[in-house]
Amino acid sequence: MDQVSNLLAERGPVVASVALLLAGVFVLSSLGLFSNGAAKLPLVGQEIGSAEKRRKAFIANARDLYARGYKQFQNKAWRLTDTDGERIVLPRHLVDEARRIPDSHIDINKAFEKANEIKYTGLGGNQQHTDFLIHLIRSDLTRGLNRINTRLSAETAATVIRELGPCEDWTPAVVYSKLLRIVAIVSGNIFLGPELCQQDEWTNPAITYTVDLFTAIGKLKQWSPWTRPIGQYFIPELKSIKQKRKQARAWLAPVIAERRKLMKEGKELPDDMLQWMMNKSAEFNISDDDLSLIQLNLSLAAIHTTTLTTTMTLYDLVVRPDLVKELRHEIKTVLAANDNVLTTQALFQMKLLDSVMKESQRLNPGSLVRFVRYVEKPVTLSDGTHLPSGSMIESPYGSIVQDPTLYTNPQTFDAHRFLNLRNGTVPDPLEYKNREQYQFVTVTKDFMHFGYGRHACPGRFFAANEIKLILARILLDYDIKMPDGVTERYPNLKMGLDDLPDPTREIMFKRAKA
Ligand code: HEM
Repeated sequence: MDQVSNLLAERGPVVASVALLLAGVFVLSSLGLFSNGAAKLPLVGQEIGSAEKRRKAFIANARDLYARGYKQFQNKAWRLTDTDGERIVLPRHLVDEARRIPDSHIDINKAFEKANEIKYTGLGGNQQHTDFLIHLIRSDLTRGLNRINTRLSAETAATVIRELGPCEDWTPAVVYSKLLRIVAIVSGNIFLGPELCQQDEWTNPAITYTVDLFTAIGKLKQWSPWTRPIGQYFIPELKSIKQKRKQARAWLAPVIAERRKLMKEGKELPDDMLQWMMNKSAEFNISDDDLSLIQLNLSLAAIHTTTLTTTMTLYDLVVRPDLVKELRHEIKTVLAANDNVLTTQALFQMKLLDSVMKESQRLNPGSLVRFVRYVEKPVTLSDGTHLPSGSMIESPYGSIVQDPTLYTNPQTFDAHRFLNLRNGTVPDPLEYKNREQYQFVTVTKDFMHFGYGRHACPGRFFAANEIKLILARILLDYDIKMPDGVTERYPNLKMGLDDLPDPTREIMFKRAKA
């Protein structure tokens, strides 16, 4: 456990790179790609000077550049220079158009692979694996949520108490590292089953694999592209991620062999992601050896993103004791109406909690951009905007959710904002036909925290359930407060695209009286 805390303390800024995961893809060198059509688009920050100066300005204050571009060119595309080159920033209506264009032209995976330095990290590059994972998340995990929720709920209840401890008096805890373990174990119950999810031989590598991977990518990016073939030898994390893949294979191989035996003998089979994968692996032409890698990729996509979202919501809650009271009341009322079981239906009824989580996402974007895509083949959009092949496009998500014409008083944390919009008790600036679009899991061109279009996060339904379960359990079982003398919410870490909760901060926990 402390191992994870130390790791986070040492590498806090690296954990911040998880924001790039939230953005769906990562930075990509696009120097030299704008000699064609895109050069006609206005370049925000041109007055700063050379590309190098603009790059530095981006690292120091990307938020201002996006805010400026967003204000100046609301309905038009524009460009800016980021850490690696230039990007085309699209307004909401053009993102809506771009999401309908086939993957053969506007591609998420290609961007992912290039930006993840696939050549050195080995991350990505296997479309078959990605398609398989997405299929399983959609057809087995999400569709199975009703069935697995009771189990998830029981695992959450036990894990929260075990990981946060007795806390007979006020006890400080680093929220992010506590939640990382809780999320890894609770998700692990469904990914690998109730026994394996408790084993540190899996949870520790599953957690640190992501950290090492992003550390390696971050370090590689500091080397210029042509020196990276040498730079790779100075990055120990590249070795460590390879070792972790090997360890994962070795650790899971006997489990898979045992399960194959059970399958042959026609015995009762576990009900978890590993088993669903094994049931369908032949159909998707996936070898047993690859399953461990796919499990690691699942942890990569699921654990840190879910932990960050839960952390930032807790940071927002701990400074609002009245809201905590109101939420407890909601949770207890819903529990009482559902025979004390947090079923999917019960979680759906926690509409204030849903609203609080979404409002927390709105004010803590993680990354300032979403819908980051690589243009594989040139595209011209309806207003004449030309997207040359090889360019990167994105949506200025962080600016959209701060737009006062879309969100009233956008600077204010309004816990009831999305609840009121859903209930129709306040005017809806976006005039949605269906007010349920204000739910936490819904993606729209106005709220892309989980991305947008056909590649929007398939795991968001599972994540929403898990976050609600964890927060509900924490609020029922513990009182929370800020450490003595701290009154303000912990500020986010902001650098370049990152706008994330600080993973090193403590809050105080005390076991609540029954
Ligand atoms: C609060 C937690 C999470 C957040 C904020 C989040 C966010 C995102 C975002 C922004 C994307 C990119 C979408 C786009 O560019 O349009 C994405 C993709 C993805 N997410 Fe999540 N995610 C979360 C949890 C999960 C979980 C729990 C899983 C697995 C169970 C998961 C699996 C995936 C996968 C497989 C993709 C790739 C989809 C594709 O390429 O089509 N995510 N996620």
